[in-house]
Amino acid sequence: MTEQLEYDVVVIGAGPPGENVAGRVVDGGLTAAIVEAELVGGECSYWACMPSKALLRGTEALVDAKAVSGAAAAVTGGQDVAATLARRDSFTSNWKDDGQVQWLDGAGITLRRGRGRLSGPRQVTVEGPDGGSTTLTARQAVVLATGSVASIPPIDGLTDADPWTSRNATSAQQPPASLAIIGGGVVACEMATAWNALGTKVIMLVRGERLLDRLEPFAGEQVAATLRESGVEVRTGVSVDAARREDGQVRLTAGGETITAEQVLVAAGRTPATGDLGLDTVGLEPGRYLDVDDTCRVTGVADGWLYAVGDANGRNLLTHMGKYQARMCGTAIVQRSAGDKIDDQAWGTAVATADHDATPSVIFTVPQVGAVGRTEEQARADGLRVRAVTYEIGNVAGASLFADGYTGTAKLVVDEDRRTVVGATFVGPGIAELTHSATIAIAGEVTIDRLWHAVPSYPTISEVWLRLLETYGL
Ligand SMILES: Cc1cc2nc3c(=O)[nH]c(=O)nc-3n(C[C@H](O)[C@H](O)[C@H](O)COP(=O)(O)OP(=O)(O)OC[C@H]3O[C@@H](n4cnc5c(N)ncnc54)[C@H](O)[C@@H]3O)c2cc1C
Ligand SMILES: NC(=O)c1ccc[n+]([C@@H]2O[C@H](COP(=O)([O-])OP(=O)(O)OC[C@H]3O[C@@H](n4cnc5c(N)ncnc54)[C@H](O)[C@@H]3O)[C@@H](O)[C@H]2O)c1
Repeated sequence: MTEQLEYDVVVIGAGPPGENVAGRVVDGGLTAAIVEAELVGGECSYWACMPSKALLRGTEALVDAKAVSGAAAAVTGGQDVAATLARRDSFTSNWKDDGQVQWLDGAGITLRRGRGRLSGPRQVTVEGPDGGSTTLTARQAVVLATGSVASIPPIDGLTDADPWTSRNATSAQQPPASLAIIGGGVVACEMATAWNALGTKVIMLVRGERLLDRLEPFAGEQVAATLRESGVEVRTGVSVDAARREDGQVRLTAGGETITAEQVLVAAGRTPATGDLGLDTVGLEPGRYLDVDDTCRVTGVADGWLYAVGDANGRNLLTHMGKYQARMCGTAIVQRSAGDKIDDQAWGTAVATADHDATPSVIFTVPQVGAVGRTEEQARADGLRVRAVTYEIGNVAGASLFADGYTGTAKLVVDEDRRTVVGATFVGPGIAELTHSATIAIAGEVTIDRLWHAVPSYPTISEVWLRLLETYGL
């Protein structure tokens, strides 16, 4: 017999966006249940952001120390690999979710463990771990927050070769002797940096001509240069044709050449986890990113009760943007359920406008890469009349204090008609925290004439703002 329960809001998927939307609607006076098939906290907590950054942090700390004459003398050994992996394990709570379950309890959100699927309008059927099933009815809204999984390209023999995905690359209990990476995006660059520093021989097989090809070209160029200097073989313009696992090794063929490695990591983008969600029961096509409006309401569903946040809607595959969408979506659900008019103008309190114009990301490679808004090429393609300025960050006093021989580049893309910044990219050591200043400038639509009054402290790397504005002509 199927148990029947009713809540105001039912969320499928307890990654950070799912947790946040549930928290938001409960804060707004509604009841909420959240359905999770694996671990509360999602990919980010156990196989993505947290373990990957924990793997990378030691490498970065060592590189920074070695770049300061005097401090460098104290670096007399390499990384303690076992301690680095143990620290990584602690950041995933050893792949246990008790802490996050406690948070749900404290927030008054009901957790239903199991796989959830839509079984009709406003209905979610949960297949529990014990084989029993429960149907949850949502009085106000169902929110899909099921995330994404690694894409495996249709390369002959690849699936049978038991490749690593980002899950293995972030949770491995020892460094492989050698690792071939297919892809040149964010996961590929971060994981090449991490495992190379932990003693693995890494080769990157990149189909395109450069790394990080959605960012300003100098970002991928500077990351590739450091990877090569530190011993990673970076090959571009390479298409892998076939993969075979034999005698504990993977053999990849690419253009007639064979590459052998202990493991192959497939870092070729993501596929939405929407294939087995019962979307067909409400007239939607399974397996695609869910098309949503700026309140994250799924388009084309009668009565507007279905929402999607996070990776599942494909807008920006980033934890912080999924959480942002969750805050906006949660507000929209609360306001709509109260019959209130929602603040749905651009930059209103219930719309995810920053998804289009002000999305930041930080890539924790050596050097770090921080980017927000549009690249110059994207801005021009969007029809904006822009002028771009670049500045070598190493010329700033704060940067030269940060590291001997500091190299790095900053670029601003300025909308000439509105005199506002529409894009910013920083590449260099210690720039991660600088990225948010550009996010504020873009989301706030601050004119460059007013930015001229935003005085950076001396001697910080932020003084690059002053140099960029001077280069622009202020
Ligand atoms: C290696 C790696 C590193 C990354 N690093 C960063 C980073 O540093 N910063 C950053 O911002 N982003 C990073 N990302 C991206 C980030 O991990 C994702 O954007 C984020 O996890 C998306 O959250 P989500 O909740 O939408 O999806 P997920 O985190 O995938 O969560 C979805 C949840 O839904 C559950 N679920 C799915 N289907 C069902 C179902 N039918 N029933 C019940 N439960 C279900 C899953 O088990 C999962 O717990 C990284 C990604 C990768 C792969
Ligand atoms: N620090 C961070 O914020 C962070 C870190 C890791 C991941 N992420 C997020 O996770 C997402 C997924 O990362 P990703 O690196 O998997 O994707 P990506 O889109 O960044 O890169 C995919 C790479 O795979 C290549 N590729 C695609 N199809 C291929 C094929 N058939 N054969 C060979 N190469 C192919 C692409 O050319 C590209 O180089 C990112 O878009 C990012 O939003 C963020």
